[in-house]
Amino acid sequence: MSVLEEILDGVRADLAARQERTPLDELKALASKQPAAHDPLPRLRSSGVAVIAEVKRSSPSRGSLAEISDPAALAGDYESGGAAAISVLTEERRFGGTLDDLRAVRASVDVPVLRKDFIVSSYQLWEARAYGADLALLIVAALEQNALISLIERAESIGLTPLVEAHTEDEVKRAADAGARIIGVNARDLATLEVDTRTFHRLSPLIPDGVVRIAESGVRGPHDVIELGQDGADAVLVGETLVTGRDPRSAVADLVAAGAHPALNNRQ
Ligand SMILES: O=C(O)c1ccccc1NCC(=O)[C@H](O)[C@H](O)COP(=O)(O)O
Repeated sequence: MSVLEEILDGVRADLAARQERTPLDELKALASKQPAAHDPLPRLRSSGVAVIAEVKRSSPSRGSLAEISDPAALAGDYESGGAAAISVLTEERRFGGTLDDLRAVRASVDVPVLRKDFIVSSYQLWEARAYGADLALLIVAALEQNALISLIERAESIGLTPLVEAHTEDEVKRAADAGARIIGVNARDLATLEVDTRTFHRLSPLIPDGVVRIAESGVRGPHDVIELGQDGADAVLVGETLVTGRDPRSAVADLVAAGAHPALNNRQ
């Protein structure tokens, strides 16, 4: 069984338990009490390369990364460093995240918040909105095309902006065909968990004009941000580098400064 299949098995089991505890109508009622979702597109489309900073405790590739006892404080540091959005991993078994992390982060920042999880059901989109997310990740490799299309439509109908994640040429095409307005290229191979830093360079030209391009995984410092910007990235999504460093606020600020580098003025 692949790592993705293993993760999805656990996600489905945990989802079934939550559905047992909280009926969909209850979630919808909670979602209706949330302030309107932030639109992330203006920030992601503004000049330079924006930074999406991730709250990430652990991962299948690296194991435990950071304790993060106060995700709201970490997100606050990211925001004061200039992050354009915060990504919160809510998958519990392999990433150590929770929906409570999402709620705490939402309450502590004003920038858009992404629920980063393995979404296979519209129930999880309602959860995302009920706990305050503005964006939700949809992973092409985890979904049949019809499911991808219907989850994009459902996300948008409840006010969430979908970030559609691709790992291969074929997945970029599927994301674009499904109508994604934001496509993330994840450089981490889901079979080997290795990061190939040239993935964005290879796949970015396949993303249609007008679609926001996000480079995900393996961003280790300012130099990577400049390189990805030259390859057309509108934003980078960064986890490990920020949660394992000593000063998350200044680490984000360094990446944000790189994203505004003059070398990116003539990018594609
Ligand atoms: O991080 C992993 O090991 C991983 C394994 C399998 C599926 C997804 C995984 N990570 C989720 C992410 O996409 C990353 O957390 C995100 O892109 C940030 O990556 P990084 O900056 O390399 O921590």
